[in-house]
This record gives sequence, structure tokens and C-alpha cells, in this order.
Amino acid sequence: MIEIEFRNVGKSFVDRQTSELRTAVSNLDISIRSGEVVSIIGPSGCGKSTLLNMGAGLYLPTIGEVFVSGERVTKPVKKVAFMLQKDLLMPWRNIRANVELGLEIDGMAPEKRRVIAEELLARCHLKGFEDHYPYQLSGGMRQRAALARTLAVDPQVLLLDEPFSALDAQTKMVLQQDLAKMLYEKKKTALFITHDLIEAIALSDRLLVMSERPGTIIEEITINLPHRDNPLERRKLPEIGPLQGRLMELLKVGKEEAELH
Ligand SMILES: Nc1ncnc2c1ncn2[C@@H]1O[C@H](COP(=O)(O)OP(=O)(O)OP(=O)(O)O)[C@@H](O)[C@H]1O
Repeated sequence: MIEIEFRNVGKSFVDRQTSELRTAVSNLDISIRSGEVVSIIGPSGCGKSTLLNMGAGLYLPTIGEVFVSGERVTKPVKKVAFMLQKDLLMPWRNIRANVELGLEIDGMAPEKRRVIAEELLARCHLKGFEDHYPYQLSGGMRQRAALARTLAVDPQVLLLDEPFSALDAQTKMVLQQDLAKMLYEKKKTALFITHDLIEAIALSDRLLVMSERPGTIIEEITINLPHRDNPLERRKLPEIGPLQGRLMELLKVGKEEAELH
């Protein structure tokens, strides 16, 4: 089943300085199957976040249509959860209460949501920190709590906008491992934005490479590698290097600098 679909989607914004309409993304045709993890990579400003925002129903396309689970997206969609680089935890709520937030809004009984929150916090290695407040935790721990909160409402679709980019390399790898396991076990569908090419290869079934602005998909790469549920193992495979090289070519990494010399 196709879970997320973009049909000939484009999005333009009014430029605040010139008042002209500028195209951010165009001709996006994307189909993501249920249970698939797809990463989007592309140069800065090519429209990756714009694409994700349209998937979540936070932006509406200027042309074309977006569908989630066969339903046209015209407003924020409940079965879609969004996770950003900034953890957006509420500083006045402890970690447990932060994780419970979505369930509380849904009207779930306090005892029930407490059980769910504590189980997820344990899975995200935050057992013992339930009563701590965000300021008492490290960046990695806060992002773990944000992941637990994203998963608490049991969304079928996760849209992840560079969720680990502010973390140090080791913390990032451990969090990727936790995320990959949960996505795999619960058969979630995920669309993931990252600038980290190895992260994209390690976590995904498929990569979509975008062009410079106005962004569109210029290449699709299926990752035929084992260990989608174990990125730490996948990182060790010899195929990673050549795949990274191909992505660097597509993104012209180092080309502009070379032209300057
Ligand atoms: N709400 C908005 N209003 C006006 N312009 C916007 C808005 N959101 C995005 N844009 C413009 O659309 C273009 C694409 O932005 P977007 O943030 O989607 O790119 P990105 O690929 O996610 O960038 P980065 O990799 O740097 O995070 C940019 O030129 C940006 O200025």
C-alpha cells in the first residue's frame, strides 16, 4: 500500500523583499510504501523542509496534491508525527508529562498514558529520568525524550527533519540505532531529511536526491543492503563507501570549491 504520495507537487512563496512569487519546489512525484523508510538529501535551501511540511499538512501545495494513506492532505494530519532538530519539549513539564502530552490532548486516562510514557522512556534509555525537567538533561537525552513523545501517539507515519543533526557523532549513532529498531519492529513509514549521507544510507530503504532550488527529485537510489534495523552493523559494510561517493557526485560536493582554485 502507498502511504505517502506527492502528485506533481509544487510550492511557491512570496519573496518578502521583492514581493515576487518564487518557486521553492516543483514537479515532485513521490510514492512511499507503507513500512518504508525514505531519506531525502539535497543542497541547503532546495526545499526539503517545505516538502516535509506539505506531507504533514502544515503547508499546502501551490499546485498538485499530497495524499497520506489515500486521503488528500488539506490540513494537519493526525496519523502523521513530526520531529525536528529542535526538541520543542515544554520546559515546565517533566519528561514523563512531555511524553504524555499528545495522549493527554487525545483524552486518554492518566493511568493509561503514564504506562505508555514510562514504557517508551525505558525503550529510549531514559528510565530513572521521568521526573527530570528538560533543562536537567543533555542534548542527546532531550532528543530521546522528543523521540519518545513522537512515538507515544503511535503515528503510522513519521516525518523527521534532521532530528539528530545537533548531536555529537556517537550519541547520534546510538539514537539512529534506537530509531531504526523501533521503525522496523512497528513497521512505521518514515520520511527523513538529513545532510549526513552515511546516516541516510544507514537508515533507509531508499534515497531521494534533490536538485538545487527550485528543488525536484533528480535521482532515486534503492539501498539493497541488509540491517535496516541495525544501522550500526550497516555502517560497517564495504558498500557504504561507493554509495557515499555516488551521492557526493550527485550533490557536487567539493566541486564549487575546486572551481575556485
Ligand atoms: N514560510 C516560508 N515563507 C517564505 N519562503 C519560504 C518559507 N519556507 C521556506 N521558504 C523558502 O523556500 C526555500 C526552501 O526552503 P526549505 O527550508 O524548504 O529548504 P531546505 O532544503 O530544508 O533547507 P536546509 O537544508 O538549509 O534546511 C528557501 O528559499 C526558503 O527561503
